[in-house]
Amino acid sequence: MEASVACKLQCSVWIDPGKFARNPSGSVRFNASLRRNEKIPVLISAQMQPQGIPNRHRSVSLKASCSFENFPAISETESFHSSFDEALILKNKSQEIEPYLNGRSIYLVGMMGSGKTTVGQILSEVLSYSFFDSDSLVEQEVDGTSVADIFQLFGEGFFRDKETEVLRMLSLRHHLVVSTGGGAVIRPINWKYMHKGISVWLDVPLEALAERIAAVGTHSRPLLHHESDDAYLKTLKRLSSLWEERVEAYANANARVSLESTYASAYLCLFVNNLRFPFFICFNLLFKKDLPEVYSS
Ligand SMILES: Nc1ncnc2c1ncn2[C@@H]1O[C@H](COP(=O)(O)OP(=O)(O)O)[C@@H](O)[C@H]1O
Ligand SMILES: O=C(O)C1=C[C@@H](OP(=O)(O)O)[C@@H](O)[C@H](O)C1
Repeated sequence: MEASVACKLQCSVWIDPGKFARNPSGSVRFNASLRRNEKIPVLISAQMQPQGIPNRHRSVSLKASCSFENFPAISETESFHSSFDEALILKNKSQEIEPYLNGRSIYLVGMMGSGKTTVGQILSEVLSYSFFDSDSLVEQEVDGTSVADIFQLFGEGFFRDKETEVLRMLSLRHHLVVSTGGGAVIRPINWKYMHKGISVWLDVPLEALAERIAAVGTHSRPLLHHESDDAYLKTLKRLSSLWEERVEAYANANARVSLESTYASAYLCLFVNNLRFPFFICFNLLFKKDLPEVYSS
């Protein structure tokens, strides 16, 4: 099933319509009457459809709009499709933050399926940190018993005690990237351990999570597991109630990263580059939460 979440970002720039008329690679057409004008403000928006599988072609539609003397000034814009290496975006971002870490560990928190393990592995490689998955450590502690079996044989309370113990042990070390279990945030004692490092909340829309989890199956995630059909809707419903219970706890994290917005920003940057806007605009746009009004010189 297609995820119904889309990400939309906007920026505004001043551009010279005359230059675009002469630029064969530009994909924005202006109404002829405008070409004599020096510069006009244009609003560019990027709408990105998320996909279930990382590192595949993502579809982005980009639109430029503006009006001049109450008439639409743009007659045509073009949708833009491109492949984009999501892992590369993440790597670049990791390199940016490295100097500020001073060896402190990173704890990734977020709902099941938010990408803590996937992102954590990439992050640890770039930072040359060791990677640990707290679920795997709990499994090791219980003689290789899977999380699903631990829940079934010993109950959730037992699992949570082991999880807390694992986080305590990890908090004694530095230079780690830790992918925590989605429910680790609910015990205040776990925050005491995670606050020894930097905690980052991977915040992904629930619909995208449900799509990812339904794609791989719910067997390994006991809190979501069900035997019936319609895995997507059942998973979404359960995730929504867990979200209600946990959202405040996730907000204890030092930083919140919305990956969908990050990718959409990167696309916007690509598009703006394609149109040969000055590079600094793209630079300013990337990784800013609230997009500012930016003007080219
Ligand atoms: N950015 C992403 N876009 C799409 N799918 C992703 C992304 N990150 C992870 N996934 C997929 O989602 C599923 C869960 O990812 P995982 O890293 O195990 O999440 P978590 O550790 O938070 O439970 C995996 O199948 C993974 O391939
Ligand atoms: O959200 C939760 O309570 C849980 C998340 C799981 O980890 P992931 O977030 O890695 O799936 C795992 O710890 C256990 O199934 C419970």
